[in-house]
Amino acid sequence: MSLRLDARVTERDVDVSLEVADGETVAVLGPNGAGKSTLLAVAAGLLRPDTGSVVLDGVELTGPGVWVAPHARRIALLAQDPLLFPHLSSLDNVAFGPRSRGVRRRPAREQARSWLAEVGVAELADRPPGELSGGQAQRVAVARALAADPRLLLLDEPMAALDVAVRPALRQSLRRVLADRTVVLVTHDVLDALLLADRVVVVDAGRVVEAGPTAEVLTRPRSAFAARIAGLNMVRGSWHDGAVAAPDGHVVRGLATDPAPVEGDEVVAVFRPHAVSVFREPPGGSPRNSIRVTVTDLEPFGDQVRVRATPSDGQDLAADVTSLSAAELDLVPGASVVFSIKATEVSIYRTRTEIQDR
Ligand SMILES: Nc1ncnc2c1ncn2[C@@H]1O[C@H](COP(=O)(O)OP(=O)(O)OP(=O)(O)O)[C@@H](O)[C@H]1O
Repeated sequence: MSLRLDARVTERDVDVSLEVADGETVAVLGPNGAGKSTLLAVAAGLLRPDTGSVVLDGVELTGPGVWVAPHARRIALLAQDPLLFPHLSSLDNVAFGPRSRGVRRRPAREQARSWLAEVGVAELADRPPGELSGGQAQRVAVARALAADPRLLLLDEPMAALDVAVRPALRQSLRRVLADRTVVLVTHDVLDALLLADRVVVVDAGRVVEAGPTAEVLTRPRSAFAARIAGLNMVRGSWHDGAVAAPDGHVVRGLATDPAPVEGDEVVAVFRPHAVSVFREPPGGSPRNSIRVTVTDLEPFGDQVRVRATPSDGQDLAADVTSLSAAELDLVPGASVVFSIKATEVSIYRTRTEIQDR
């Protein structure tokens, strides 16, 4: 189902347009109060814009003289708070959607069981929400949203309330279940955008300030907000001998996330510019990743300098160093230096297509 949304909400100074193609996941990033939740509320039919329209699969749901009630839209909105029915078991929470669509009790429960298994919590079927952890409750909420067979899934920071330790596991589950669905995902975490979204839209002060393919926006951000949170380094390659082998021969080691890659998988190593140290010569005897690069650009910010550089295969990288060390290392465009990154600072993921193909 494709979505076309165009909304002006004067009271909130929000004026945004958004298009999501059939089967596409679009991540919406932006600072607090930017208008991200407002956008979701307009799509879900919880808020009527002053002017604008919401068109799902070619059918107008919101528009001049048109208003389809939220429950009749077949759009699921999943917020930070899972909002499960406290008096129902996990299974019955999930079966609620199919039941209210007229599915009989037994098949509804069977469907619910398979959705719980899909998000990895089959064993929690009989528990009431009061006996679930935050991460478990959020998984049940995802299962409930999917069991309702929504035409469009809206996720509002689904991982914000969770402990950072449980986010990677839920992210992996989402990665599986979001593939091929039409999804709008509001998030503050660039890793969510990178791993879950095909495209990114950046909203600031009620306006769309940047939009494009995820990898492009996160590696070459044009808006101030995207530049602040993104600038992630990505080294693409294939999984070989427990490390990422880049096309030009350098090897990056790091922490591979679940599900672990197998030999020959297309993978990407991700690390923040802050995690990169810069040397003139490779540091001896340390278990770090070392990549020989040529400095292309220096960009001061605060008391730091973002050093942009290219390895021989052209996948641009960035390092954040203090102005003092930039001066000590005599960094200038054209200088040949070594970017060094501890393996513990590197996350390795299979690329999206690889996941979807399985
Ligand atoms: N219920 C409301 N009534 C009036 N104004 C609101 C309401 N909710 C939000 N706003 C205002 O609308 C603007 C956009 O807010 P919105 O909640 O959409 O931003 P957001 O990007 O989701 O922010 P956050 O990341 O903090 O959740 C803000 O100026 C906010 O103060």
